[in-house]
Amino acid sequence: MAARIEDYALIGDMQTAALVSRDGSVDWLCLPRFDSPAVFAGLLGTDEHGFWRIGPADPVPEQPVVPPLPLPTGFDSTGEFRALPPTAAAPAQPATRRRYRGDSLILEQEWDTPRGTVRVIDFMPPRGLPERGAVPQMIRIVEGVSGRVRMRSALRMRFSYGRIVPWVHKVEDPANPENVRTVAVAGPDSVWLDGEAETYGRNLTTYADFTVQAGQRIAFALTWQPSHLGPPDQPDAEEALTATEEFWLDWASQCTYQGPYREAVVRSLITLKGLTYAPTGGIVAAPTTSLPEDIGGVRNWDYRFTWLRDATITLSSLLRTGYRDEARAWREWLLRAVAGDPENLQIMYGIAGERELTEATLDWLPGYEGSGPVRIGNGAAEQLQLDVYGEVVEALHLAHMTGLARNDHAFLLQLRLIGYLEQHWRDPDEGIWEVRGPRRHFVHSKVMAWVAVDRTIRMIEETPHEGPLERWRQLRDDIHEDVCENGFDRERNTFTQSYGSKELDASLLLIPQVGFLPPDDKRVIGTIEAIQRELLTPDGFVLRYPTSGGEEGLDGLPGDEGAFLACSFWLADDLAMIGRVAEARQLFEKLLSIRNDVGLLAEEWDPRLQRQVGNFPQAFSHVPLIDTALRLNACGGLPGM
Ligand SMILES: OC[C@H]1O[C@H](O[C@H]2O[C@H](CO)[C@@H](O)[C@H](O)[C@H]2O)[C@H](O)[C@@H](O)[C@@H]1O
Repeated sequence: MAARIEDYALIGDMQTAALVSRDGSVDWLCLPRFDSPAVFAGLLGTDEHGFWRIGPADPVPEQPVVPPLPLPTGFDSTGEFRALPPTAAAPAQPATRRRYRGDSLILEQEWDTPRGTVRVIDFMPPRGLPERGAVPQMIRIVEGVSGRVRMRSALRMRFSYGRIVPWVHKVEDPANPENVRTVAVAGPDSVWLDGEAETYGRNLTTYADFTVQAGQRIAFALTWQPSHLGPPDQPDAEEALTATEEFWLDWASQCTYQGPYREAVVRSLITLKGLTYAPTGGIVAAPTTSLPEDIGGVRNWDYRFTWLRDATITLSSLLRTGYRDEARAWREWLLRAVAGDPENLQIMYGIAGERELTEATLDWLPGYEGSGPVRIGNGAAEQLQLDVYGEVVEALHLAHMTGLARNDHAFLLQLRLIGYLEQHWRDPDEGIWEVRGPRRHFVHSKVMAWVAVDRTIRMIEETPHEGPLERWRQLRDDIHEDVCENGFDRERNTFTQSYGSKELDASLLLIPQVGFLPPDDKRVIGTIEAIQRELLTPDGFVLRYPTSGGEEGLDGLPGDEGAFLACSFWLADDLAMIGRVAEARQLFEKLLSIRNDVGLLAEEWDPRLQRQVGNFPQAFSHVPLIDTALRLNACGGLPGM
């Protein structure tokens, strides 16, 4: 069974990413891209669906034991293996401690065992670094910290999301017969294992049993290569580690935020960078598919794509923290992806701008803790979500205002998006939450249509750009009036989820943040208070909207879900904006406290189970974390005040 979601840490090379659990098992890795089929899919099934675990071979007691334990069967008195060990996978034992190595995406996990302490360093060298190859590699260096520790590596590659058992064989290097490589081949893929320990196969699994002593380092590397090509170069693990560390430390040092939450902000930025597909500038919403929003339920989606919404807010956070290259790359990605008629704008694309994201289910995978179906592709790509127009225009406006060089294609795109909105803003849509029920007149969608028009007007007013100002000022007023007339419940003094509905929706918290109404407007305060009354979980986090348990709810799905972390950050923002800064800080710090021990957040938090749920790690959670930290900084005061 896979670990709890918060027991995973992310490593990646900005083209794909892996999840490594606290017990040293890599349970998720898609090769060669984020959206490629997984070679390790144990996360969504069992060990049978692929994993690579490296950890101590002996039981690790919870408390360090001072006298050495008797040697288990199979070892001689020096601690070396004297016979082939049993063919079970390495025992799954949680590391005693783990952390990222400074401001990097290099993971270090340590086990204190009765015979010594061992560290496993996991990372993926960014592709394209000087002298690094262009193919994906995962490197695992086992380092003896003290004593002598027996270790086991158990590697079970299953291509095509756990369905295909590859053909595994050994290849001798003709120039050096001592150098034996293990290769797994199936269809278009080959994965090569290089290691400084001898491997053997049992039960369709590749094992290595070895002992590591203080000061010794034993490296393993997994390299993907198209199967029709010859063997890939063997990586130099130590060189790759140095280059990878330099890359991340240099990148993180460019962050301009210096406030009290710097550790959380930098970790979030590194995570967002890790979710960026470097060759194109596209950003995935998360590197996983089908981690459930409701454990055991059907709310399981594939997030390995670039949503215009998620990516534009990511871009804004990067711009506000000094990362202009990423912002520039993303703007280029956007212009390429949406090229064509705005009538055909999609709300999400593949990481290189692909449009076909057809949804399918993988019947052979039981799903995370039995949460099926496991989906690949995403049907929401076909939806109409009017808010996306506002988010894209807002991001282009911010890019321009923060000094990103003028791009006339970007402004042309903006004009065409407004042209589309002029014709369609009155249409019902699926909204920010991508509901699978009937289309509605979502208040948030109309507000964001207003944002698109407002920012374009401002751009024309403030910079040497041209457009039909008078007509668009009228359009802006019309949308505003329509929302205030049809989307506001006077009796309850709150905006509502959609026109004519009595339901609330946490996306309404964005009304003051986007400037639709000022924070001190009574309707804004009424809405914040109504959301606090009706959408808070017992531990003070925010639900997106009410769900209805077993029944099919307004989103067209049965089941409930956790608190949506982005919405919880938005509440903290609103509280700060209306002057309730101490409450805002308290909520923000509570949100920080539910990050996992290496600073990562999934999409949601289950208040009943007190655990993270949904895809992981999620850009849509880390972006608002950064934004709220910046806002609290702007509000002044010391943390905790
Ligand atoms: O809850 C139903 C929908 O859930 C997913 O969408 C959510 O994630 C998106 C990516 O982060 C985000 O942009 C959106 O606002 C969220 O509601 C899923 O991708 C949809 O297919 C699904 O209908």
